[in-house]
Amino acid sequence: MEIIASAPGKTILFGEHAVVYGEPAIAGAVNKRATIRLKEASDVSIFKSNDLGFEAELDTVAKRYRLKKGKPGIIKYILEILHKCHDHSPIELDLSLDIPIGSGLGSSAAVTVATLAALFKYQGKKFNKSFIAKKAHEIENNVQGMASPLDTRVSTFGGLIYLSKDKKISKFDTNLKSSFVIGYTSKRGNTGRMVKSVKSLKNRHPMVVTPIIKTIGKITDEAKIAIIKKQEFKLGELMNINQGLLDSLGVNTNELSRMVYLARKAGASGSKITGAGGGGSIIACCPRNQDRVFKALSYHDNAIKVNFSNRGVFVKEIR
Ligand SMILES: Nc1ncnc2c1ncn2[C@@H]1O[C@H](COP(=O)(O)OP(=O)(O)OP(=O)(O)O)[C@@H](O)[C@H]1O
Ligand SMILES: C[C@@](O)(CCO)CC(=O)[O-]
Ligand SMILES: [Mg+2]
Repeated sequence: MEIIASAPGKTILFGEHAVVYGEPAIAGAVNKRATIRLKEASDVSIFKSNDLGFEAELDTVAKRYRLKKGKPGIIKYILEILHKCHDHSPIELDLSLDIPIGSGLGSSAAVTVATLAALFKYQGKKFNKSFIAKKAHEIENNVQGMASPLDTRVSTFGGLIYLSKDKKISKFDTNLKSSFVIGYTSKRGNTGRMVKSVKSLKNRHPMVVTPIIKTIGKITDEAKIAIIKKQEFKLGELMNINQGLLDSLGVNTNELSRMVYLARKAGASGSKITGAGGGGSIIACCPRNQDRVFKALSYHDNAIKVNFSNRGVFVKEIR
């Protein structure tokens, strides 16, 4: 018996970093996914991924792995899951990933959500999406030190969502007329590290940074209305204001800034960092000229035309 589970990556339109301090956020699942194939193994647990070029044997009791090929990294999320949620009987996990890692597109959340869904199904456990989202958030929190529930919820439930201050999610109509383009360089970000750097900036300058975070929350609430009323120009302007505040939190880089201005020059109505920053990606709102912005961003970097995906995590069994 083999289990296949798949979960989408995400892009954040508004509210990254501020969401860690309880502010609202708007994010959508994208048509890029992590897929886990899971089956019984004969001897030791194995984790491999052709897409990432790695293979490791896992000792889930000692929370250690022996790397046979490739680079570690995302393996921390898998190890934490096996340590917390599995009885240590040997299994083989195979990861396919078409989400670029460390690009702000939620690869860690998608891998975490897909692995949990596959494992629970394998164990014959009764579970629903709320349970997966809750567990996945715990795992990201443990591995990264600090994480909001945003990435893991979007990956679990799919769609374009608003996460409120009291952590409730509501889905927007995904037939948002605006089209978006994501641009990312090969320079990777590390979410855990960026979240910690914002925290230490906030600790050093609480009176300055706290209002910035609250203002990002206000921008998100304005953006919610703009999305519902399909006010694309206003949405773009709000993205630009949000970008200025993300820059002030120290998560911008030369490359991200270059892409942000390139997208605006090519006609985007707004553009900003998406995800944790410090490397990673930007998102541009392009109501009328998606192709032009896509072409401009693809010239030196990588670009994706974003389609929001209504499909969250799903799991199936193959006999
Ligand atoms: N080539 C690689 N192979 C395996 N793991 C990697 C590789 N490169 C980076 N990693 C690890 O993958 C993880 C990526 O998680 P991270 O949360 O930083 O990025 P993300 O989920 O893609 O973006 P975001 O959280 O901003 O949306 C990190 O733990 C990093 O160490
Ligand atoms: C930077 C951050 O807000 C989004 C990362 O995709 C961190 C989090 O929400 O856990
Ligand atoms: Mg992540």
